[in-house]
Amino acid sequence: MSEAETRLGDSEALNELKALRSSIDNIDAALVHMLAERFKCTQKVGVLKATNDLPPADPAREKIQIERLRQLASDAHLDPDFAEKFLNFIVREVIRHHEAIAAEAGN
Ligand SMILES: O=C(O)C(=O)C[C@]1(C(=O)O)C=C[C@@H](O)C=C1
Repeated sequence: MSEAETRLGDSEALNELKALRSSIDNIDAALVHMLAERFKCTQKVGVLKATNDLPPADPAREKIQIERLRQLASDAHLDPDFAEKFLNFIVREVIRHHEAIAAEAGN
């Protein structure tokens, strides 16, 4: 048991903390599954790009994605800067995968 849980004892606050953590665990699991599905798609895009001699990165597409995600974040009361950083983090990893696929294909 963590220090916080020990200090909260058998209280209403501890029950609420546990319920919230249970929801957080569900959300984290959903995020992992959604990311796995996204990477399945981008893996196919990587193969498509490599076989058609297309560059791994598409900055014009990224610009559209960032604008869209920033608006969605704003509407959902999520920090748009955070949403942009999160997307960039994922896209950088995707580009790394695309580059590896292209190198494997001898491009
Ligand atoms: O749409 C593409 O062209 C992709 O390769 C996918 C993706 C993405 O992860 O969303 C990744 C790299 C590109 O720079 C833009 C978008």
